Amino acid sequence: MHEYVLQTNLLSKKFKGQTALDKVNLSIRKGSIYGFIGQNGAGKSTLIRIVTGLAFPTEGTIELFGASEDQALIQARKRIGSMIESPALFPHMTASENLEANRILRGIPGKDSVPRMLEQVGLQNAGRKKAKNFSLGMKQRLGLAIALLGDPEFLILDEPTNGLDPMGVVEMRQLLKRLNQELGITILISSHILSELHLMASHYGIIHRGQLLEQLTAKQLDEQCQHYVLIEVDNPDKAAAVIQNELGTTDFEVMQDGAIKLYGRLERPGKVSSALFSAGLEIEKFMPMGEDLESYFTKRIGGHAHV
Ligand SMILES: Nc1ncnc2c1ncn2[C@@H]1O[C@H](COP(=O)(O)OP(=O)(O)OP(=O)(O)O)[C@@H](O)[C@H]1O
Repeated sequence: MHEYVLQTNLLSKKFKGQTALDKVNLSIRKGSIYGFIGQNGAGKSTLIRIVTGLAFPTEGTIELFGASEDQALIQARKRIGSMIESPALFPHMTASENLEANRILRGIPGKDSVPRMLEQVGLQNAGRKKAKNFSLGMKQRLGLAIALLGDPEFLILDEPTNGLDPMGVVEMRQLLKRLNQELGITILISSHILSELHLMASHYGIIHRGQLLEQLTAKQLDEQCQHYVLIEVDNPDKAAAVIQNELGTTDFEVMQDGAIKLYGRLERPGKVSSALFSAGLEIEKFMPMGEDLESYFTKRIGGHAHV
């Protein structure tokens, strides 16, 4: 049994001199939900296309379920389900007909898998409605059902929540978590909605300009994210002086709205609040906070990039 579902080894892809992927060594553990983060054009889709066999690398290799030779890779890819960009649906067919058509086209045995997949994505009641009349959320779920045909062990999703409304995003997240937890499906998911990844990923890969900058677990991310206490008082200037003089630290920031961010994991937060209180300040808010994935990502790629 291989510990990793996917490993890439010095994977590079060039398009007419332009480097889309630059010596990427990425590894995805069995059973994980791997959040693949990067700005537009970072190289996410290129990597996904190579893994799913839609494109070839210029250099480097991939290992999928331990297979790396061409023939073995073809077999290994049968264990993958993927949804890349918007799912290709037959607009005049119902959800059930779309699934059946895909099942036949792909030569997947067992007609009974169609109702099973519909149920898995919550479309069992979609009835006679044609795909062209589906909401975007329903279309994405149908796309996911198609990807699930053949009971894949590894699901690869390129921006599955793109364009979904907040409710659709939540539904997709719950669905993916369930597939991971109940069926043990390993998931690679690229997304621009970083806060969304944060609620489900167990591992992260950060890609920037074709280079994999970092891979880390959710726990490591949490530890790396800067911790601070958010303080709101009636007189921020006075509070800043108290923090500096009484607590002897300059590791804080006064924000434009007057809120103060006092950095570091505080051993004794009570000491801070009582110093502020003793100085006659009225404390309106005193809250331990952690930096979120978005600010960590922005810092990691070295700028104020909009993801
Ligand atoms: N077929 C192609 N021909 C030429 N250049 C390409 C091709 N496909 C991708 N690229 C380039 O490779 C780089 C990586 O693109 P890629 O689509 O992998 O990024 P991405 O991270 O998936 O971004 P997005 O979120 O916008 O899809 C980009 O600079 C892109 O312009």
